[in-house]
Amino acid sequence: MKLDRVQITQFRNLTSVSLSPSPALTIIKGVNGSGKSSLIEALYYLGFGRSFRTNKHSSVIQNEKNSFSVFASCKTEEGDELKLGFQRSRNETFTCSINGEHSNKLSDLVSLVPLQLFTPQSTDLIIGSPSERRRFCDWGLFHVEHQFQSLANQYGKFLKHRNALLKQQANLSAPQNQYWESQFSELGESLSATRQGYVDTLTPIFKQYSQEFLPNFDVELSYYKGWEKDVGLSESLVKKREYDGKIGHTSSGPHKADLRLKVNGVNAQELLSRGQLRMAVAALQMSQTKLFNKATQRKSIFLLDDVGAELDADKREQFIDGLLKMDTQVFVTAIESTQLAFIQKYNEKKMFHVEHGSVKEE
Ligand SMILES: Nc1ncnc2c1ncn2[C@@H]1O[C@H](COP(=O)(O)OP(=O)(O)OP(=O)(O)O)[C@@H](O)[C@H]1O
Repeated sequence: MKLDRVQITQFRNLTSVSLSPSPALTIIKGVNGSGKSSLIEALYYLGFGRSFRTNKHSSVIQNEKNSFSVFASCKTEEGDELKLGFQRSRNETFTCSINGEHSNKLSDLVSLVPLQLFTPQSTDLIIGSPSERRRFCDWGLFHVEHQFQSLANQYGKFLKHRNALLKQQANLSAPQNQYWESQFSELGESLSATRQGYVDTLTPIFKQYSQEFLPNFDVELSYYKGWEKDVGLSESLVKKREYDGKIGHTSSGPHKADLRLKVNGVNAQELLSRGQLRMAVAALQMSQTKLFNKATQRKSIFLLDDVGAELDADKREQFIDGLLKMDTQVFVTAIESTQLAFIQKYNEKKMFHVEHGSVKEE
């Protein structure tokens, strides 16, 4: 899917902005504080319904205004036109709109907008908590496996119930709790197998990209399912019942899963420099883009914020080259043109200049 036209209203310093991006490469230039990241952040709302910079929706609403909105006219792979929108007001309600129909179900909107982001904070994917890596995996699954979201939601409900029982010091082996235990472990096994399958498919693609981005290292990706290796989830739950009762929550299950990245046999963050960690993240994201394209026959959108600060010139070029080769719609922000000297070679591109929150095509 490609964004054809975008309209942003009352979003941070962007009072009223509209632009028609390139279906291939869109460059957004401007000095510090001009509004480049805000533009990227507004687009991110279409793919996630939230910001990547703050948990407080009210922070992105323009000072002294009551709401913000992002609208986009899009072209699907089938050539259909889609009109999408996201609005949020200070009283915490949001509305999505799809071809004029309003919905309060975020997944209706975000399932239509497969979007990824690379920023100066993207190394958190490797050095941050396991939840970052589960989110990475689940983005792919959400867009590729239609049943995934309902499976993950159901698992979440049973986990909540089990944790509530643990907090009440309930006896989980009592007959009245057997149904909950067996359903929980069945859903957990199923969710885990789905994630494992995804990582197994992603791994060879990632291997190829990591050879490109980190040619001097032997990089291995693996999935940790969230409990002991050689036992089923139900067995692990029984083994840990007493411990779980003491801590008041469930310590085994796919909610504890992780992706592990080893480089030359050790954890990636032990060996790689910051720049190399960024390259590893780029390789992970590229492989996910490739897998998404292959599995769905659709194209995705990629936002690169402040790419100049993140990767050296060669890697920057390699990253953007690779994404454009996959027909991804790429948005890149930069302070100066010198950070993106190589873009001269692309024919299909548009350049925008942001100044005090207004955007002009160059
Ligand atoms: N809620 C808000 N209302 C109005 N302006 C805001 C709001 N939140 C942030 N701003 C301002 O918006 C401006 C744009 O910020 P933004 O982060 O988009 O800049 P940028 O061009 O990405 O800068 P940099 O190159 O330094 O990252 C800043 O001057 C910021 O103070």
